Amino acid sequence: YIWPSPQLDALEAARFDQLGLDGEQLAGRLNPCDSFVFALDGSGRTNAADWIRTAWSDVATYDASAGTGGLDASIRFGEEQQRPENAGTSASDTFAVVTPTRYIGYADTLALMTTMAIENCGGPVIPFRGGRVDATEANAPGVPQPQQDLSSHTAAFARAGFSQTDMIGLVACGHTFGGVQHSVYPNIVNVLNEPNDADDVADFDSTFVTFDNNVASEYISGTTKNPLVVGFNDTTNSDKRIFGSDGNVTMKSFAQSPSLFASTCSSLFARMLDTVPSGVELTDVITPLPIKPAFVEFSLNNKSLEMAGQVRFWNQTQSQVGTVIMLWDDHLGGTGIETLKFFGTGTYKAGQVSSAWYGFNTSSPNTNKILNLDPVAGVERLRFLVNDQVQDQGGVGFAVQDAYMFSDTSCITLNEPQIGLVVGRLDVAVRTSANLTRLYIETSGSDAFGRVTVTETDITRPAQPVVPNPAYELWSLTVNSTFGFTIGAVVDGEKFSTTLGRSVNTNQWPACPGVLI
Ligand code: HEM
Repeated sequence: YIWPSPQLDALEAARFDQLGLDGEQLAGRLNPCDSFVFALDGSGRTNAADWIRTAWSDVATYDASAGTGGLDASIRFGEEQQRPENAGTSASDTFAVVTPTRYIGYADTLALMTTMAIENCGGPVIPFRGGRVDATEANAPGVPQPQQDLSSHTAAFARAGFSQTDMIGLVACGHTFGGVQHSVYPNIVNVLNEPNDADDVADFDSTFVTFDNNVASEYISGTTKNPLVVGFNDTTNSDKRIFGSDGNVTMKSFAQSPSLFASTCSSLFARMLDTVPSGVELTDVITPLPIKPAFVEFSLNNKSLEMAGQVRFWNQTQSQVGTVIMLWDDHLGGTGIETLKFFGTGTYKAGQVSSAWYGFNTSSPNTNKILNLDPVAGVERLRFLVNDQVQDQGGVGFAVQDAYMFSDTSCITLNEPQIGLVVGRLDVAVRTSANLTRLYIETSGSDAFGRVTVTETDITRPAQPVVPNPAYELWSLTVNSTFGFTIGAVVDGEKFSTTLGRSVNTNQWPACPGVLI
């Protein structure tokens, strides 16, 4: 895709900027793969397995003919979690740590965490798409249970759009992680009395923390301890019935070829995660942008314009990238230039892939700001010169928006810490030559289903705006309390939003002239 695109940029960052500099928080919950944040070490459980099972429990309600159910995060509702088919705490544990955002809701987070759990813990890369829509109510029941017979399982997978061979694959791919807990399924697993397994989890294979084909090779060689294959209660040996349902042809092929197992699981997991209610349109597969600006933000400092930002070079080390020169086209046909400074390293896939981040300024790395730009010239688009090559998205450049921006004249008019009240005057600089038809602040909240909502509060043009320089005028809005917000505008008929958000906070804003705080 062509940068910028707020939703795709956010999905791309969550997927590929996992740990290290500018790492998103999500991947940290899967690092290392045997971590389990809901109990002391040694419980025998892992977050990674929890996410994968939760995703399956969400998807398994899908009814292909009706187009209902599927991956829509309906499993976050207590009504679904309390059903016997979803026994245990996998779903409540996982959703306890999810904070949906404006661009990435519960369902995309579930799909993303599942993807990262599999990939980061030894599994194949899974093509990931975003754009799932969060359900507002529980779906109809339909998650297969171990005591059901083979024909019920085949029928349940068929209802969800998966053939018998898919069923064997999907169960094997899922059950290379985790196991069955005694406390949840005492009729399947006895007390184990193992020192490192406080939760008495009978694992599906000997390497239950990582993805590999041992679930198949141990099954075929007869050494498996999978509690759904060799459990003492044959009624609940559902993996045995499923794995053997084609005379072991599929499981033998998995046992013989780790790469066949990995590629089969990659495509089955992708299909599973992309199983969504009819009417939901997923994005294209998100691939990493080789060069990606981020956190680009303008502000007006009276007579001069300031541009903050960073740029990421995917799958490159600092020495491979070398010197980065940023060029920008201005509104007057001129070009600006600045040498950028290496800022740090971010990683993907539990550290297996690194990317190099450069900041927009050489002199103040913490703010990554270029100062003293001419506001009349402004900035239209960025290009990067790396190893003597111009990087500009095939000629279009990286478009930026300087039609409106935060003005550093914003200030606090009242601060009453005793009652937690802060009132401020937000000043937004508007470029007078821009075709800006609406200006507003965006504040985030949530609806009755926990989904993020964004409320827009208009900022109107004053009758006599302050004019700090020939290119901009100031529009103002009284804002209160210590909430954070972003600034939005409609420019040339298109909606834009700043990325960082400025909180009304005395640490960041000075007192207005004549105000004692
Ligand atoms: C007939 C189909 C299936 C049945 C009957 C079944 C049954 C079970 C049962 C009883 C557990 C134990 C849960 C616990 O103790 O908390 C479990 C765990 C698990 N299942 Fe399945 N499962 C099926 C299919 C799948 C599929 C298709 C996937 C993923 C693609 C999957 C992924 C997992 C994972 C990762 C765990 C481990 C959870 C953990 O250790 O926290 N299962 N399954």
